[in-house]
Amino acid sequence: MEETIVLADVSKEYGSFKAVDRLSLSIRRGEIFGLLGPNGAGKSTTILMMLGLTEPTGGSIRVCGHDPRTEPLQVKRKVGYLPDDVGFYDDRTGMENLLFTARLNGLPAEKARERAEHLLSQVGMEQHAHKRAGTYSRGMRQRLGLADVLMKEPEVIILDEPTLGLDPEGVREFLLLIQRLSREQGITVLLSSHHLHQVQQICDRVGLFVAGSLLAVGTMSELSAKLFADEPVVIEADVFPASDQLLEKVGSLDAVTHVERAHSGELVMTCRSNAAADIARLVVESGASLHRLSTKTYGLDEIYHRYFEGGQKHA
Ligand SMILES: Nc1ncnc2c1ncn2[C@@H]1O[C@H](COP(=O)(O)OP(=O)(O)OP(=O)(O)O)[C@@H](O)[C@H]1O
Repeated sequence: MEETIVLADVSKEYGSFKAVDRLSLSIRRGEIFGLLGPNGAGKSTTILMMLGLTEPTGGSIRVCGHDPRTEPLQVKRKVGYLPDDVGFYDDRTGMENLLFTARLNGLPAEKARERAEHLLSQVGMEQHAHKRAGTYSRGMRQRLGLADVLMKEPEVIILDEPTLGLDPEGVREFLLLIQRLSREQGITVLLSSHHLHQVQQICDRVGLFVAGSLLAVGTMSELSAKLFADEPVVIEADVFPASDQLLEKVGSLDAVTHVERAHSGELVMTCRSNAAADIARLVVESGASLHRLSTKTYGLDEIYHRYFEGGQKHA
């Protein structure tokens, strides 16, 4: 598949401090990619380098086939950038702000109005089109910001913390809007966030970015598998009767490192690998009935806790 954004070994040093450390990353055309990391991870610095607004101290970047360092204008033409706080002319209406952007991009007046009207309706702002931007709520500003970056029909949209300051329903609506527009128009989307829970709803892939380095990249299930590959598998079984003899047999399986009875009476087995089939067979062979058997898988909450709430850089 065609790649729209390619970073190879990109670094950004401020004196002896490495804000971005040898970052390599490829984002495919039409993909929605989430750059996730806690505050200070280097997300904004990476975005600014992609836009040609700050220079990397090492490595190379291609955005839509152009090098932002040497061809910033070509990149600017194809990339729409929505910063975390969009600046509008507050004394002008939403429509006037869009028309102003259109003029900057050299769009003929009639075409500009047509497109602005279409986009205002696409982002659900047609009713507020003629109100002053200064009266808009945070969510409305974000919608207008999205319409604004779409005015130049970009191939790529880059959004820095787009959900900052929105309420939960506003976050959901805004992210679904981005997803819809990306799917309908084949736009590549890169969004940075420190909200894993929000972003995973719409991202095809995410990259976990901590202290200037990318820890892992993939779909949520790939990340979960990668990041927890070395974790023990925990299997719970609701068995009757759970005799001592059965416990002993289960404990003697090679893969099982520990067996205990939980307060609820269920058996909880810690295993080196997924021994669910062997455990089920032993239970049935022993003449007991197996009411439930489940394998604990690591998901979003564990990833979130480990990388974003817990000690940031994972050993
Ligand atoms: N101009 C600068 N001079 C020195 N250090 C800088 C400069 N710009 C950024 N940094 C440092 O680089 C690191 C990465 O900053 P960056 O803004 O890219 O992080 P971020 O992941 O976007 O975080 P946030 O979500 O807080 O914006 C931070 O430690 C920051 O203090």
